[in-house]
Amino acid sequence: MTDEQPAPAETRCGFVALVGAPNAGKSTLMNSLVGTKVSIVTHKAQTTRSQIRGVVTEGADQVVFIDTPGIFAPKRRLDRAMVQAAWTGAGDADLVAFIVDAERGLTGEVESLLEGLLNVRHPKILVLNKVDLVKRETLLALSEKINAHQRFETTFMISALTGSGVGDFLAWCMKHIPPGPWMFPEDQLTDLTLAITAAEVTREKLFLRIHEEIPYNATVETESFAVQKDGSYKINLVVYVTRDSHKKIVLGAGGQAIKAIGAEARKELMEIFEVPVHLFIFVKVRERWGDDPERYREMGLEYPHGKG
Ligand SMILES: Nc1nc2c(ncn2[C@@H]2O[C@H](COP(=O)(O)OP(=O)(O)OP(=O)(O)O)[C@@H](O)[C@H]2O)c(=O)[nH]1
Repeated sequence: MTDEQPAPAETRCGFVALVGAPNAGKSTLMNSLVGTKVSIVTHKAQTTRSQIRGVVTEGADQVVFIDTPGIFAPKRRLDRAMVQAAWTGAGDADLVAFIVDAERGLTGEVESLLEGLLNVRHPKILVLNKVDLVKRETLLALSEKINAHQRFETTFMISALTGSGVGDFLAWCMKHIPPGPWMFPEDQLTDLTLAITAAEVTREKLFLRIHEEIPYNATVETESFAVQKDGSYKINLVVYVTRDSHKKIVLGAGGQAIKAIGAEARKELMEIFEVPVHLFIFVKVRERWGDDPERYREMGLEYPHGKG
């Protein structure tokens, strides 16, 4: 990620962390900024588990957006690790964009996040999202209330979904990042490795198809990723579930569910990678993976020590 390439003179480069409550729309915003599917989006909360970066390079400026997991009151170990990763993302960034679901407004969750944000020293930007669902007066009142709580450099009212206001937000970020060499080559959109992308896309399909609590307790890992002689990718993935009964549901009768998940994931991965993809998915039972430090490392998360 540090291989610099000749860049225009007087370049700028900076990190902008996108933080907010689960479902605020951070992943949707990231995808809209980068213009492609970097981060997975579902209607269920907490789909972003570790930090995902999206890179936008325009002229001499390069902004690296960090999509952090939604911050919420953590209970399980995994939840604590996700929250930790989110605040770490905010601490590492040059700018912190606080994304608020304007339709939900000032919830208890948002209030406790605002308290946490008080400790963040970097310049902060307030981003009220989902304006397509909210009346202007409601937006203005919400903006006023949040700005009264602490100092934000500026406030944007956007719809990550329709793209309204996203360009202005990007332009502001571009203007306010520090001078410095680029961190990524001009044409690179994300530092997610291909293997992680394969696992993330498959996990999204699992989330969308299995309408039970299982996906929250499941993890997808790429076991091997090989570029074949003909240029196609051969990818072996493992879905880890915590119970045998969950495995049966993920497989479906006669393997129908996992086949459908695999077909959807493969189709999308071929669009992303632009090469033929051979995808093999195995479902394995591993009890209590949420307490296994090794799984955290593979997801790019720190294992939270302390009581589980
Ligand atoms: N109407 C509307 N819906 C939006 C907008 N932005 C996001 N959404 C929807 O809100 C839901 C959550 O969006 P995500 O982008 O996954 O939210 P997130 O903040 O990344 O969520 P976590 O990964 O759980 O932290 C999805 O169903 C999106 O389609 C918006 O501007 N307008």
